[in-house]
Amino acid sequence: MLPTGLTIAGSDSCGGAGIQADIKTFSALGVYGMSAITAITAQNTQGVTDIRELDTAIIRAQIDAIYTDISVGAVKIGMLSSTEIIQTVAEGLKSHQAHNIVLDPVMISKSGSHLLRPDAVTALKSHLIPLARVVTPNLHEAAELVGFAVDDYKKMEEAARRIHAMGAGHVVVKGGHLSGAACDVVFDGYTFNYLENERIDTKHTHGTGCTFSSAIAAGLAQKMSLDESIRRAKVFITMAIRHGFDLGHGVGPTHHFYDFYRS
Ligand SMILES: Nc1ncnc2c1ncn2[C@@H]1O[C@H](COP(=O)(O)OP(=O)(O)OP(=O)(O)O)[C@@H](O)[C@H]1O
Ligand SMILES: Cc1ncc(CO)c(N)n1
Repeated sequence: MLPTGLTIAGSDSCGGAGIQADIKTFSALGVYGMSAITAITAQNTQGVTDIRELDTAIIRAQIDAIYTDISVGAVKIGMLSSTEIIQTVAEGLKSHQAHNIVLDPVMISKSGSHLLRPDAVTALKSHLIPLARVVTPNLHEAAELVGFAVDDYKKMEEAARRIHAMGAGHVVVKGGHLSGAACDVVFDGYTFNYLENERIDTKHTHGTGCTFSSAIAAGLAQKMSLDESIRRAKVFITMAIRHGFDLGHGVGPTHHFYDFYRS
């Protein structure tokens, strides 16, 4: 039996982020991917042109359809868009006693579109962060969650501490948007670890956060420890960014290797 991963996220029509990036990442790492789609975005490498949130009944039905039939090794949560969708997803996951939840608190696309309504941040904090084994905010998302600017390593540590206090198991504050090395701060509730790799000089970073979080979920589905899953995800995302390419006319995607272990 292949390990199984579920992504609960939005669809990105150009395939570099969202559900599409998650399923490609699962496949590349040897995990069977499944999805519960929360919203559909019309999106390309230049921006998001339209968004439709799906009805909460069909979102819940997708989650129920999977959990009533299939054993899910890990869940990655991405774009949720609204308070109602957050509540639906939280209730669905609780009712099926979902485990190994990786929460990427997606808020704004690289092109600047809101993928989460600003008024839904409170619901994210109260309903979903407490269910997460790990939460992976970027600097902007961390700032929205904690209410102060997060723009250096000291503040990343403080933000990680506060997000952990909201009920998350581990917190990874991603330093992708800082300058210098690509260094993320990992907090397990006791100690801080710095996860550092070279920064790749490229503009093709569409979907880096989605790819990184679904790679962590893939590791958990494969029964790796959380530490090991985070470390492999960092290797995977660095390699995927190194091989990012100029699809379209804007910010191109990272490359989701068909078979990471053979590349
Ligand atoms: N240019 C780069 N070179 C190497 N690693 C990078 C680069 N940019 C981001 N990373 C790494 O990629 C991972 C994702 O971080 P990032 O901050 O880009 O996520 P994000 O902003 O949530 O992405 P998204 O736009 O998909 O929401 C982190 O491990 C980060 O350190
Ligand atoms: C659907 C979707 N989810 C996440 C992201 C990441 O920003 C995106 N661009 N689109």
